Amino acid sequence: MMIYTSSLIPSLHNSPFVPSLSSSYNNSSTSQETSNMVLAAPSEKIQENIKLPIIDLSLEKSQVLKLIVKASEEFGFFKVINHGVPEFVIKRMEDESYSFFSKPFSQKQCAGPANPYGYGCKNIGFNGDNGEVEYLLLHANPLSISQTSKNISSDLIMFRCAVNEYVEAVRELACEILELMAQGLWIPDTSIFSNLIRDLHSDSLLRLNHYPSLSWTPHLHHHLVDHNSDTSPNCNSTLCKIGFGEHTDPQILTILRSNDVAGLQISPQHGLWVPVSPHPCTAFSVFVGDTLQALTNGRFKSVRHRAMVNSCKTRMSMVYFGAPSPNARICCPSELVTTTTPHKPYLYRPFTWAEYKKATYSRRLGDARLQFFRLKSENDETISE
Ligand SMILES: C=C1C[C@]23C[C@@]1(O)CC[C@H]2[C@@]12CC[C@H](O)[C@@](C)(C(=O)O1)[C@H]2[C@@H]3C(=O)O
Ligand SMILES: O=C(O)CCC(=O)C(=O)O
Ligand SMILES: [Fe+2]
Repeated sequence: MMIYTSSLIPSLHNSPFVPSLSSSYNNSSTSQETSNMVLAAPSEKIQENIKLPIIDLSLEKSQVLKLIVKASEEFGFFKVINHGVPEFVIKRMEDESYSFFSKPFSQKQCAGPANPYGYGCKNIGFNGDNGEVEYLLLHANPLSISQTSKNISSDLIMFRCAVNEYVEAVRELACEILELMAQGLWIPDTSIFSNLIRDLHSDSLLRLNHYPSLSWTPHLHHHLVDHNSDTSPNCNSTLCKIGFGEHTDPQILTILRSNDVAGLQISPQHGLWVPVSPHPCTAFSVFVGDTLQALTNGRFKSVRHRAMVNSCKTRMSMVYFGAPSPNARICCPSELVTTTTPHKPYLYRPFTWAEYKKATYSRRLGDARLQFFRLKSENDETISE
């Protein structure tokens, strides 16, 4: 169980979140109260009863392949259990992450602004997106980790080791999943996707997101003292404020681990949101990214998702984004293209990751950017992702 030490509490007085979170929030907030908040649209449908796939990686391989392909086609999302990432590696990274976010705001700012790497608070990207989140965005390459971490932790070596060890373990998991995906799609070169993120020059990232609860008030320290407690006295958990707005991840594969606080939602269909339960808390969430959608010629769906702020508990997520090297050419293998019936022509033009990343950063968080790389077929008038 993750226990916050009391040293955390005074530092949150300096948190930029405190003024806006100190008043209790509900759906009928006045326009003044909501003026600088990002809220979920009231017209949205939240579908609680859809069971999202949880795949046990220790099952028989042929079964795992089928389950992964089905989940990636249907949702672009699944959870994995028995994934082989040691709990102590996760715990060490989590501890480093909590200890960073518990610092005074002025100290955290020394690791910012996120440009795009470093500490960011509320601002996401460069095009006016924001949310109730603070974060650390790190390049997953060990050399760049050692440069950024100078301003992150007083114990540089500890922080660096925790990040390197965590990144290595989740990269291995991502590669294993990508190899299973290639096998499940009957692609003879089963390393075709995983080699892209194993590349020494891979542009993979690690993002640590921290979403403070809405119920924090100076006299209610116990909400923060025990992160994993199931019940917070005098607080009915609600999720109505947006922490990280809806988007798809541009990379190949995302591997997310969070504490046991709800907030993540996926959207398998426009206007419909499915909450991702934070249980089992030992699971990793896996997201198909835009680049994998292109690499599979549209068979796997890049999943729209967002993170809501929990009114009672503080949420923390650690997100690895597996990406190719900047000059890698993204083009789906010929096995996924057919010119005979059933006709499956190339859906996307080849592009480099550098080109796609540039397009990503020139757009807003929620933009459907992959559509600009789509090839137009003769009988395809409207383009939709
Ligand atoms: C608004 C933006 C932030 C983002 C780059 C972008 O221009 C559009 C995509 C955003 C996103 C979403 C997934 C990842 O968290 C991220 C690191 C990424 O690669 O694309 C972020 C970018 C960011 O926060 O820098
Ligand atoms: O924190 C979360 O649960 C989601 C974060 C996310 O989608 C991202 O960092 O890209
Ligand atoms: Fe994301």
